[in-house]
Amino acid sequence: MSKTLFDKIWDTHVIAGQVGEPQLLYVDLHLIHEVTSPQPFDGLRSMHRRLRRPDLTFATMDHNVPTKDIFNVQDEMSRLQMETLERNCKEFDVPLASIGDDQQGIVHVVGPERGLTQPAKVIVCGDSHTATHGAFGTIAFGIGTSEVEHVMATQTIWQVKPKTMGIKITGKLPANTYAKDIIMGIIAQYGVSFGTGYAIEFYGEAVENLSMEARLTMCNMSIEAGSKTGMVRPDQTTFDYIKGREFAPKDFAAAQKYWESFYTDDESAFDENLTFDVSDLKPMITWGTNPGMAMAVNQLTPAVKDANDQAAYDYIGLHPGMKAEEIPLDYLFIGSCTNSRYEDLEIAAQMMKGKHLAPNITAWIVPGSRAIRNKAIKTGIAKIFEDAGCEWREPGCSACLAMNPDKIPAGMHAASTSNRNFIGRQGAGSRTHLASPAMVAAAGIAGHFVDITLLDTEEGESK
Ligand SMILES: CC(C)[C@H](C(=O)O)[C@@H](O)C(=O)O
Ligand code: SF4
Repeated sequence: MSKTLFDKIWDTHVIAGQVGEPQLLYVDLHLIHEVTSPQPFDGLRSMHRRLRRPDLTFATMDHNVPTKDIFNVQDEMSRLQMETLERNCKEFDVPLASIGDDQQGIVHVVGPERGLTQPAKVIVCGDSHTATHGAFGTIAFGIGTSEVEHVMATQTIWQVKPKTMGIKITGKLPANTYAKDIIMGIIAQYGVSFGTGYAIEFYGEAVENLSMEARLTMCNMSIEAGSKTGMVRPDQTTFDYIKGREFAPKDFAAAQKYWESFYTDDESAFDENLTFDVSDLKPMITWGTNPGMAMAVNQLTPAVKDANDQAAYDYIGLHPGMKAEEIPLDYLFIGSCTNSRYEDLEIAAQMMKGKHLAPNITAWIVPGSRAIRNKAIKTGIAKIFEDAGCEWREPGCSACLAMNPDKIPAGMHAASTSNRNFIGRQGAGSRTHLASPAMVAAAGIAGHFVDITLLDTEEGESK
């Protein structure tokens, strides 16, 4: 019987149990951050347990980090969570990238960056965007707080095997469209819950041509389609990315040989199959309050279909029949585990080079890690942003969820490269419009969304 990439990795990790029932899986890597770890650590302490594999556990601080003045944590709850992580990591011997450290950053950015994320692993984290790591051909999913404690104590987790879904992505991406537009386009077409109960594998010509950064963006938003896991078959792009990184395998050739044995035998192995063609893909933006409420930049905001649409329009202050350029914008946020990697910043900077933000726009550029920040300073990208009038920040989750001082004020509209446009997500009353880094950067210059596929890149002017 043919098997999927997911099946093959799953099978190499099952310790106990039968398909259809909870099965005990071995966990290769447990990533933790300050928000979902305090209770599990308390649990270990109260049961007088040790953390079983501190060497397979990595911690970073991200959600609460103030990105303007990183050591000045004003909020009591934020400070408590961060100090608690610091103390717990010391007590349980877990390596921690603390605030200001060279390895610090958003958990889903630093895992790949350090070479911890590798093909054929099972990776978990108390965070729903753990799906991001699946870009390496790994089973990666978010877990709840009690599960975090279970993994800490045993390095294993009970899971019921999900069904598998293959999404074949065909065609050639048009200029100025990106992985963000692909995943937003898929969610706009199929909805925010079509992936529930499935592990998704993205494959096909268009996926093979994507960089690791782009694959990470796509897998990151699998959870916005309802799937806990999104993955891509590991290939040469994957191996080249890992090679030479801090935690890359010492015997790389042997590791690569092993990784190469993980792929989906044929399409019939999937429980469900979908296709998505990108040949005519347009840049996507959201108009509503979930990632499925999205439209192509050249479309009009849609008619009201149901009460949810009406509630979304009421909250966001738009109405049907509006052009993308008519959506008012006040802020722009380039950051988050979806789109804060070096390549994302480079693309955004290209849009802003030699230009200045429109007067109505406040812009926050928040690199996903200190390594990215340092690189961008070195290569001059940071300077492009600063010259354009953007605020160039320290690494963290920032305005993606506003668990820190980076909050979009009530009633204000933000063009954002993050993954969730839920009510209040970027601050109470904030209004979020998701898009790719290139779209968000171009909107900053124009003062409103523009169709960047119509831009003359030489001139930077609209045709
Ligand atoms: C705080 C954390 C648990 C949460 C998540 O699970 O994803 C956050 O990262 C988010 O993006 O909403
Ligand atoms: S950047 Fe946003 S989505 Fe990613 S882990 Fe942080 S809060 Fe969650």
